[in-house]
Amino acid sequence: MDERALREELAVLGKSLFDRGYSVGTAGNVSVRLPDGYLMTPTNSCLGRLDPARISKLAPDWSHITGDKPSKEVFLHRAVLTARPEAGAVVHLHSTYATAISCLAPEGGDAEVPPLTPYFVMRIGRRLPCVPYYRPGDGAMEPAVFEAAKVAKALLLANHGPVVSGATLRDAVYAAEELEEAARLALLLRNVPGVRRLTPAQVDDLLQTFG
Ligand SMILES: O=C(CO)COP(=O)(O)O
Ligand SMILES: [Zn+2]
Repeated sequence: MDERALREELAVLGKSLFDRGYSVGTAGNVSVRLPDGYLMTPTNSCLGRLDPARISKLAPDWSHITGDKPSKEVFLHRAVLTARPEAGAVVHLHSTYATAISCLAPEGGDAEVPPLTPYFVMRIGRRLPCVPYYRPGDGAMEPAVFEAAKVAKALLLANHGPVVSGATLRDAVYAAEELEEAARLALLLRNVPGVRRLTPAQVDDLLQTFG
């Protein structure tokens, strides 16, 4: 996909996320890797109303080249895209259920989202680290995010929200949606007796087949 098509797709997918309540107000931001740098949603922009022509463009060294001023979470996106060279895009949301889990998970540990359904395992994998709380946009989070992103496709920012990577922009969005649904199921079924999880063998099978 060329840059023009990716800009259009970013606006379409941003609106889709916003319209379904995965993002409210100006919450969340998205980055996409390009052959000559990165696209990034502008700071204080609403994911539901992105203008493709005004999306920020950053150079390979992450300096701002064109478009509106980029998201204050440039460090967050840089950490994930640097830790995961195979990732083509990163989606950060404040979606309700994943954010709720980010308020329960131990800072610096892994969040407890059990493998209940195949698509969570296929799109997110085995681990969901929770990076300690930092103020939004605080560059000091970068090393912790980098370490978490090295071991997992998705992570949580404590008391803030999810950060999800994918091979393409579409993959990252789909994975963010899947994480939100898994978080919702995890909370719905929390402390409910008799909940059946996927077995370790079923998880292995999914990761070997689709991972
Ligand atoms: O989600 C956000 C901060 O974490 C939104 O910030 P930006 O508007 O700067 O992208
Ligand atoms: Zn945020």
